[in-house]
Amino acid sequence: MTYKANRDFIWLILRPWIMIPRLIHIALTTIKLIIRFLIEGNNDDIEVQKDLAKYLLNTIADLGPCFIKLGQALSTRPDLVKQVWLDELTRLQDDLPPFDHHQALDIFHKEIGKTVYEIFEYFPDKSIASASLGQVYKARLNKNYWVAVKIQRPDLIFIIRRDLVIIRAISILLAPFLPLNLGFGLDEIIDEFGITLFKEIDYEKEADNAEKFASLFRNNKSVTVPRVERLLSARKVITTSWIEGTKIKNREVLISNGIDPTAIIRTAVTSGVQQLLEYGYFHADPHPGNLFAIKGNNGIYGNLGYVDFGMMDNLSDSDRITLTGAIVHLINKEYLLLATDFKKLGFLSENENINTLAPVLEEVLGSVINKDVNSLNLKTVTDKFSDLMFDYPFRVPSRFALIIRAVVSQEGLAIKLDPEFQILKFAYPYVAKRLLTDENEELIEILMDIIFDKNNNIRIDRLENLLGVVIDSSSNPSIELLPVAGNSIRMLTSSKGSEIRKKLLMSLVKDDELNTARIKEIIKLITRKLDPIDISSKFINKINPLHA
Ligand SMILES: Nc1ncnc2c1ncn2[C@@H]1O[C@H](COP(=O)(O)OP(=O)(O)OP(=O)(O)O)[C@@H](O)[C@H]1O
Repeated sequence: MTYKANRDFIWLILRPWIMIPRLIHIALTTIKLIIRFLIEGNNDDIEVQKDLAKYLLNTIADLGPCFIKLGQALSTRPDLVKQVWLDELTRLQDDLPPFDHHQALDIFHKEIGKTVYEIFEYFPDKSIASASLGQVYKARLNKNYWVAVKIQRPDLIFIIRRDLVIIRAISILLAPFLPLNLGFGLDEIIDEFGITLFKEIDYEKEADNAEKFASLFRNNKSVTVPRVERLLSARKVITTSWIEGTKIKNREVLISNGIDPTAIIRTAVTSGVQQLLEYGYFHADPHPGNLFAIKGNNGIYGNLGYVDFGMMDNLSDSDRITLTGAIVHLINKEYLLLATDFKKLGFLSENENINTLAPVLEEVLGSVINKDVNSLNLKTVTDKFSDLMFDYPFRVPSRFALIIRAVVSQEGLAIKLDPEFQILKFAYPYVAKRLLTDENEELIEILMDIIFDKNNNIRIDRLENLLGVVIDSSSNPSIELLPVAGNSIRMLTSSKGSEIRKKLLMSLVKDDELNTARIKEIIKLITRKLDPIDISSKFINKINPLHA
């Protein structure tokens, strides 16, 4: 079963006995909620606010999965929602009322063909977590092997189909009165949401996603992905290995469990950037209920476990490369190139003149991008963009809806765990490292655009900036930079690096003679940034500790 807006609309219109009572229920519930918020929303009494938050949670939970999903998105935004409301909304992630246990056992039996008692050594009589679409049991398959068995809530297809039609119709009617300028219709967002939700309730797809995600991170010890038990999984049941860890819901809980919130955020952001810019395949629902801090082999927390692979999305190779370039162009204040990136990504229509838009970008973004990359804040950049969209022909292509959801969720989480944390501070060194080392031709093109000017002269300041962010982001530059340097040399000497070698040579030759001044500048830069003597002695110590 897939989502089809028009077909589902006709399906519901032909069933007024389903549509009318539901419509009335949603309308009355929403009106009651709005009235209560108008009366009590600004009341300073903490008890009143707590009651209001509980009421909000119960209302959303009562409205069902479609509304819970929308509420979950809000639950990750401490910058948009009052803390006291947020505390309750967080419960939408995995602490909703469960459905009947016996019904869950029946669904398991029907889907898997055997009862839980025939399969598991131990199966509890209560679920451990109940989320929007399913409830999860912690069961023991054998000896020490614990698994998470997720059983889908009953009648989900019917409920989601009915509510999506109603939400879509209401949004189309209300859209003209809302102060939104997204560059696309609310109906498009809801269609995108509907397509994803229908994919999410197919647990066989979720099992495929989990395995694909696991294979991408197989060599990365800081990311854990549960193993899928295929024989115990079907369309409405999915069984995976149990992840033992601490949910990264709030700072205090992490600290009281001996976990450094910043270390966890660092792993989360690095893996998020990797998913987006390297693999082009990403977890679109990284809310804290789906993320665990896990103790690594060295006993130190900093490792991250992901669960819930229902909402995943792809990013095409070309979007991935363009986004990578856009980050560098933004930071290097290359507004013409940035406008070109926006055009390529579809944020600007083909007929827009980038020459007129580049100065606009400069005016709006210039003020947030000061010399220091570390002080860049993604939220300020996105806020500035929202302003831009009102006055200029920017639009967000719907294929970016899930990326935005993922980034927004991730940023919300980062702000919550460490208010000082800046996502770009971690994302940019990753981008810089890839540019300096990757053999991908398009990335090499981007690198050349950055470090050579129109006359093919090397731009030492830009190169220094790239090297600088990589070095500053390394906890132990002398050791961590060795592989980066090795990969850079490999890239430069590879067949794909021929163009960059040519440009480098041309830039070092002036009037048929070696440009000694430039060579000196490069040598100075290398010694200034890399301290080759220190690096080589550390390298020798590393490979031969006795030498130390
Ligand atoms: N492998 C696992 N190990 C430990 N806990 C798990 C595992 N899988 C799921 N859980 C717990 O069960 C909760 C609900 O699972 P999951 O997020 O997959 O359900 P969902 O209905 O798809 O939820 P959502 O509303 O986030 O889409 C998780 O938040 C987590 O607490």
